[in-house]
Amino acid sequence: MRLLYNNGDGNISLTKFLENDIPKYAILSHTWEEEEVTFEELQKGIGTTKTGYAKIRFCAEQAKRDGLQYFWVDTCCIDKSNSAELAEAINSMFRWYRMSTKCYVYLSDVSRTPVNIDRMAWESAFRKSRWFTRGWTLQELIAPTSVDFFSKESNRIGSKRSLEQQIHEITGIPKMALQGAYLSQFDDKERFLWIQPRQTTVEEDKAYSLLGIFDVQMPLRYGEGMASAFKRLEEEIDKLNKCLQDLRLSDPRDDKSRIEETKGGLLEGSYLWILETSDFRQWRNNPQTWLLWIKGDPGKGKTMLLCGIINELKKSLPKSTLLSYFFCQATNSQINNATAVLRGLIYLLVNEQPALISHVRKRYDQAGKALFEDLNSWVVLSEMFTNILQDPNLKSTCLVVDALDECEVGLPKLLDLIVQISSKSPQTKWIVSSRNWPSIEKGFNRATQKASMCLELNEKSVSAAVSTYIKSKVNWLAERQEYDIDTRDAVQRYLSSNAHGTFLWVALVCQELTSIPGWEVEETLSAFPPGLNTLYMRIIEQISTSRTAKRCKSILAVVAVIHRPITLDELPSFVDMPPRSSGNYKALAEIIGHCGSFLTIRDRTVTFVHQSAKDFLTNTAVDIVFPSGMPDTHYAIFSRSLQVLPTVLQRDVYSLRAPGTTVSQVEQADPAPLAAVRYSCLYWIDHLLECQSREELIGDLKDSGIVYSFLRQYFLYWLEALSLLQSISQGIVMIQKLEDLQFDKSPGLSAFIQDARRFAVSNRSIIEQAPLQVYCSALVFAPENSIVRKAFEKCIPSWIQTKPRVETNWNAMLQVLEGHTDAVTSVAFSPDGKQIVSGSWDGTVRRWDAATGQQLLPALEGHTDEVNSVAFSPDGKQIVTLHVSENWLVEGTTNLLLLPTRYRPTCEATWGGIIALGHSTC
Ligand SMILES: Nc1ncnc2c1ncn2[C@@H]1O[C@H](COP(=O)(O)OP(=O)(O)OP(=O)(O)O)[C@@H](O)[C@H]1O
Repeated sequence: MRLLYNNGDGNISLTKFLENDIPKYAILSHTWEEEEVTFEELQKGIGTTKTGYAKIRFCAEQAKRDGLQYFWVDTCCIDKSNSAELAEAINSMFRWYRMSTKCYVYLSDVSRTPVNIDRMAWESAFRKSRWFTRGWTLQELIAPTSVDFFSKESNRIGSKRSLEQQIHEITGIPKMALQGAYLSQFDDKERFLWIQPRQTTVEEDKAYSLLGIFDVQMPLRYGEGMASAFKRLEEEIDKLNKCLQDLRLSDPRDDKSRIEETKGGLLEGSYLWILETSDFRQWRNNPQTWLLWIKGDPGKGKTMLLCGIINELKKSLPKSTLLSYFFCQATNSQINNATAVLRGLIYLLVNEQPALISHVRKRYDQAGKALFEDLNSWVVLSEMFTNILQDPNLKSTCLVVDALDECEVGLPKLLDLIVQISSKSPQTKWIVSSRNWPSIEKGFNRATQKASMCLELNEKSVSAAVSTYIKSKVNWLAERQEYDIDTRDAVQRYLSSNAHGTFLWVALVCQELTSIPGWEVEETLSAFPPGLNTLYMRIIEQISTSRTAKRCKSILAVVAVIHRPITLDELPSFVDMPPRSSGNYKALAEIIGHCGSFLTIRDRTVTFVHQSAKDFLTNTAVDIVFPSGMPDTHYAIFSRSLQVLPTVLQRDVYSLRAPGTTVSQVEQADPAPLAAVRYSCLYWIDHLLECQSREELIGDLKDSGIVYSFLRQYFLYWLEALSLLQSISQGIVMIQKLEDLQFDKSPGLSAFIQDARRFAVSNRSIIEQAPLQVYCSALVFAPENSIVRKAFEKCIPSWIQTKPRVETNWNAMLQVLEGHTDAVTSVAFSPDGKQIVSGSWDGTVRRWDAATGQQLLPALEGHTDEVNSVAFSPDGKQIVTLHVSENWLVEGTTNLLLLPTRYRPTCEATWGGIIALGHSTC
């Protein structure tokens, strides 16, 4: 941007175009009159007699009074003859107003002189001012933090703050927006309403003036008309929203509410003690202290403490400070990994300051949602995250991450990133919490200037908070269970003397007490021993002697070994439930209620009440919950899966009828036809692999066993279901895992699995898009001798009367990898055989998962012309690409290595832009 300054000889001059290091400046907001001074005039030093020059002089003088050397006026700071500069300026204008130190609104139709100094005299003119009717002045009102209004005599009328009520009444803009709240809090419809009564001289400007309000960018096309400009604006807003939707795994704000709710609600004020501690104050007040690490044993209340701290920070941090947070939960595979942490943190940051989305959009616009999910998502997300935190426009930022110990995948990487970023982004502060884990301690060891707070060392404060918690819980219990005063006092005394500063212990005992009648409570209290593990032991012992012991223990065993939280629809597949409970969510919830306080249900999904409960069951109580060993439970899940799947899987299970129906067109019913078998579809092979020590499995894997029988009858229906569940690639990986088992004594099963893998891999792309194509193109084009084809020949639709001539057997080609848009010139396997890299004349280098054929995004771009050769480095960590005319040296070798299978893999480049992935038998 160019700025104006007083050049000392009484004249006003322009600075050169400033890219960075923009000094503090004031900015003018006004309505255009006939005689405005232009950029050329100011450059030539003419135009000083024009009426518009008075406004520039006013701005210069007012800026000087406010101690500002520089200022900006839209009439003369943009070279409008340069269309690129004009477009850039319009796209940046909101930001320029936002970055200004002061904004002066010059109202040429409002008079305020010493004579009409009283409010009544000027207020009516103020309310009617033309300034409130113009389009561009909307962002000039909203974007700057400090806005002062001046009359035509240059007398100050008031500020955006002091005139807030009047401005709100005149414009209908909510006060929060006037106070600088992030605009993303206001929905699109509401923001469009703000511009509706306003006018612009050029019709398209009505849409263009909203670019900053919606934080989007687009090229300007004057002459396109207002309707087209608004249409393009809406498209840009949709793209932004889509990107946010894809980035969002779960909204950390909703996670926070859910966690507070499932943990029984945050006790008001129970966390205030921490704000007064020296560690917290040091973190808060010392700019050097970038990290506060809160650590403590299980159940000490760290998560709830962080919920409280977040609430406090929301209230007390300046509005301009960004606050983003994330809660890791080991029991939920969606939010138990490092990538999810970054997605959540970025999502909230972008929600607060949408302009930051540019760091995401750079890659997202090419790659789409897969960017956040494929093998490289960590690399991509950590780069985006680093760029966001280093953005020069990022205001001070506060990031909070709870339960690092529950980040089960990628914790070391996450710790490294946090420590690295601290040195690059000094305006970012972190609060993290975790258990007292040496590995986390070690991760943070390298970081200097951190504060750490151990809850065990703050015993007095924690115990005081636990006492308040006990009081509130006992009052709640006394009311609910109708305790008399003596009982209430006895409970209060018992909890106070045995809690030892552990919230969770109190919460669990109170939960257990809800099922004991008031008159029995006093004599039962001593049955709840102090200490979490001892209490858990007492609960499991109680379950073991209850009427429903068998069922409860199998529920606990299943929930402890499954790969993701299980739903109420899925659970009855694995545990014998009373006959009439199926589909009766209330009954199922009651049954789960018998499992003591170990489990909780939310949104029809069963999870552990706390990670420590799962740890207890799988370690201390392993012999009670898994009397025949964990493989037994895995075996039960595997074998029951194969019993229940045939009861649901069938051809066209969603009654789609039209074979071309794509997955995105499928409407989800509630409950969905596959609801009960979703888990089984996706994990039956994993559980099979986890119970290989079981003898029964030997029989199951014979040609006469259940696995072969299931595949022969249901393989295609299973593929259809996997497609409906958008998990074909996961299915292929499962089949490959099965194939890796040795089936020397089951030639039929072995051959079927090999054929099934060929069938699935060859048709992955089409089945992934349209589930019913599994019976059409996939089957019809399978080779004559394909075992799958023969087994399911009857499924080929009868309307396909003339079938194509197909090969007799599967040929050497495994799969066609489609994606390049021009000839593929070079391909190579990675040294471990897991990836394929390809270079093409389309100028891109792409990578593929060798097992499934799925493209690994994003494509590597950077070459401006065709790529002639590609190779992995011998360690597989780098890819070398060659463009012949640039004469680069290729180091290392192109590696066509053996995969650890029976085949020698080959992949062949083709002129048609596709890659043929195949094998030749050794
Ligand atoms: N401030 C609080 N207000 C209300 N309930 C609380 C509070 N602190 C703790 N609790 C209760 O104690 C239980 C354990 O607390 P929390 O989950 O915060 O512990 P934690 O230290 O994070 O445990 P872990 O390290 O094992 O995850 C919660 O489920 C809740 O019932």
